Amino acid sequence: MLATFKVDKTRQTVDVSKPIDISIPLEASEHNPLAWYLDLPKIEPVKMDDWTGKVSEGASVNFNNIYFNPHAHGTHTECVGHITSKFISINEQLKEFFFTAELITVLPETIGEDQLISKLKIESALGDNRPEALIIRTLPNDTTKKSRKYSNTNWPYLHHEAATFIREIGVKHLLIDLPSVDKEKDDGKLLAHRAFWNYPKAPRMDATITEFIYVPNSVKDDSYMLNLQIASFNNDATPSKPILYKFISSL
Ligand SMILES: N[C@@H](CC(=O)c1ccccc1NC=O)C(=O)O
Repeated sequence: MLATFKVDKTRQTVDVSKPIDISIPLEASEHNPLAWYLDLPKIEPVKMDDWTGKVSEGASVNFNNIYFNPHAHGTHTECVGHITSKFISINEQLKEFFFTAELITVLPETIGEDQLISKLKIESALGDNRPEALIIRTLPNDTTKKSRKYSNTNWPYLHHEAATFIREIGVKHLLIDLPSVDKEKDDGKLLAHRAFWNYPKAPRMDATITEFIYVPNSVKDDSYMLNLQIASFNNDATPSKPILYKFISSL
């Protein structure tokens, strides 16, 4: 099935039967990625008296409890509520789900012990493109990212001037293949989060950050239609499933 989006004055067609899933599936195994010093997520059958919610153990259905943390265990989307004392729910802020998107690939620069993504890198990778959503793939990029144990690794991060630039050019939704856009240990500064959301000056309530994505190397840097699917959690963050669709240039 094809769908045509009217984007400003142009029309862009996508094939909805060819989704490109850039989420990392969550599973209760050693394969799951981890950050923020937590252990693996748990998916376990409910146990009541001598009943176990598992068909292979005699129940009529599989009936699992899931214990996980959206920030630590995989692809998630968060709103400014991640850094506010007031409760703000991603489910109440994100009300549209299709966005023009640009996928860029950047090699972080090594500065001392840190690896950072500069404004210049973002500016040159984006060129004249001004998408609603920006997807940042960092190099090196290989499938081990999908099960990496990130705690205490000082992963690469986005310089706050880069985050300010991304905000200033009108990007509403920022996606990255790291556990956070910020440095792992930053004494709670969260400079890139604050710059992107313009917090506390004029918080962008409907802007989102999606972390822990994985973009396979087979997906080329280009413009895409993004379907940013979230689970309806009333929380600062929720597990999410960003899907890209290629634009079909000619029909
Ligand atoms: N870098 C912060 C901690 C932090 O950012 C954080 C901690 C736990 C769960 C999520 C976090 N940030 C996610 O974007 C700090 O060092 O205090």
